[in-house]
Amino acid sequence: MILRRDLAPTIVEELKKQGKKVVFTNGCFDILHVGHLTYLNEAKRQGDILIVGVNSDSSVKRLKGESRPINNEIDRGEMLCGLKAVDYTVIFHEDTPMELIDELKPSIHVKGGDYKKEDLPETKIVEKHGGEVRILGFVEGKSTTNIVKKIQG
Ligand SMILES: Nc1ncnc2c1ncn2[C@@H]1O[C@H](COP(=O)(O)OP(=O)(O)OP(=O)(O)O)[C@@H](O)[C@H]1O
Ligand SMILES: O=P(O)(O)O[C@@H]1O[C@H]([C@H](O)CO)[C@@H](O)[C@H](O)[C@@H]1O
Repeated sequence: MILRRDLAPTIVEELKKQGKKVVFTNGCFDILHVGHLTYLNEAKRQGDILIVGVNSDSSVKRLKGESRPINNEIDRGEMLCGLKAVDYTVIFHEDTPMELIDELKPSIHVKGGDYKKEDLPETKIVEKHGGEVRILGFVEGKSTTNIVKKIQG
């Protein structure tokens, strides 16, 4: 289910009150691939509930260029919700997930092995709320960009 941004903090608070460990991650997830799947499965194993912040179409354009995204924000959010590992998605419009993390206060924030904890601007926000940042594995050679290149020939 794609959560409304304004309702998401209350839902997360309620889950935490129920004793659930809430894991958060974020990204563009434009064309889903096996790297995303492996990563989201590993993310879910870090806790009980997995929430994925999905970059809005305008923020993907700013981050990845005018020709992106291929799939719009609702489609990307819904596709992720169809995965077994994902409990909820939330669309965010900013260039970083810092504000959303400040609102949701997850117990664990994860990114794939293409990131370093010390380079993430959101690390300080996660830790301010007593949360932990974990960098997970990386499936080599798998990316949306590679799929786009292959289709273009
Ligand atoms: N091959 C992979 N293995 C593990 N994790 C991945 C992989 N590719 C992406 N991720 C993770 O998935 C999340 C979303 O990444 P993103 O949608 O930017 O993937 P991408 O395929 O690299 O995209 P693009 O090619 O458009 O830059 C990020 O947190 C990233 O760390
Ligand atoms: O799909 P991507 O490119 O992994 O997602 C981006 O991740 C950035 C990362 O969390 C460092 O801040 C984030 O800032 C950006 O908004 C995309 O979600």
